[in-house]
Amino acid sequence: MSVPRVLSIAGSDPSGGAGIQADLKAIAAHGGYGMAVVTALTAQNTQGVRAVHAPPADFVAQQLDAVSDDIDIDAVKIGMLGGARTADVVGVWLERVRPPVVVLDPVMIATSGDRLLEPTAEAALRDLLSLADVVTPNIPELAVLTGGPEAVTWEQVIAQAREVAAVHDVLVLAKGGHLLASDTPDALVSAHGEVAGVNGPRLVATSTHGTGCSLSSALATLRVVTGSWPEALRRATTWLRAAIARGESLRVGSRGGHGPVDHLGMLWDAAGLRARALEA
Ligand SMILES: Nc1ncnc2c1ncn2[C@@H]1O[C@H](COP(=O)(O)OP(=O)(O)O)[C@@H](O)[C@H]1O
Ligand SMILES: Cc1ncc(COP(=O)(O)OP(=O)(O)O)c(N)n1
Repeated sequence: MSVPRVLSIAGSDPSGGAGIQADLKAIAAHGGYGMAVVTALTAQNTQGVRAVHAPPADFVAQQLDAVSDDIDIDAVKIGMLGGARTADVVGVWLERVRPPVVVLDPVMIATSGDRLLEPTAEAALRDLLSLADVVTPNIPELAVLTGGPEAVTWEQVIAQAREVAAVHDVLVLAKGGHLLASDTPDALVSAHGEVAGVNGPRLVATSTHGTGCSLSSALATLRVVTGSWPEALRRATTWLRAAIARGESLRVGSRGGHGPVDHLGMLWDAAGLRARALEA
């Protein structure tokens, strides 16, 4: 089995829990070779986003070409795009390069409430949806994409996901992370209904910064590994739950923020390496 070559097109989170930093760790956790085209620099930590600095869209295009002119890409994960020009550039590149697997996380607003997409870029982001295989909006993002109210029940989430799937001819990963419920369902949804679903009890955890980034990157990598969307979803969510559960052990975000998940700890433990590395 060859190593999946997975490109993240996303923003940087210097605190390491979300954006390209989370993507590269999630890709590595599933045996992939991670690459990153940076769309924006954020100044953020586990408590919120302080500032955003975006390179010119032409420079994003240069990064994309530098990678695809040289390397065969097995899968792409798209996250924070920031502005309309960058979204357009990514769309043109996707149409030309046609990577075999494309997962689009339509990042708009961080859980902290800070905007990660200019309001004027929503139309450009919508234009990208049909170029993806799977889109992974959270509940507030589903509301923006459908123009409806934020779903409060899982049935409403599925109905909005079906609407997006039908309009843009794409699979939608409906996510229950933002529901006020004791469980956290996720389901892959087409215009005709549910294709695959998973569920589990909601973990009592503060380490949920970057869960959407990590899930979408794991999903893209595992789709290459397994050749199946339902199997990729099952494995990605099982891994994410374990990574959330052990996030607090990182001691990041303990000053009142939402800490990151522990992307790679299970691998280190399985290999008996973390204890040895800490002892050395
Ligand atoms: N407290 C939790 N316990 C278990 N899974 C969670 C929890 N919070 C989020 N998740 C999972 O993290 C993933 C991302 O979900 P969500 O929070 O809806 O998206 P986003 O991070 O994009 O806002 C989903 O698989 C969701 O089920
Ligand atoms: C640079 C960057 N990209 C995306 C996000 C949002 O991360 P996400 O996993 O969707 O969720 P939260 O971290 O907001 O819970 C981000 N914060 N920064």
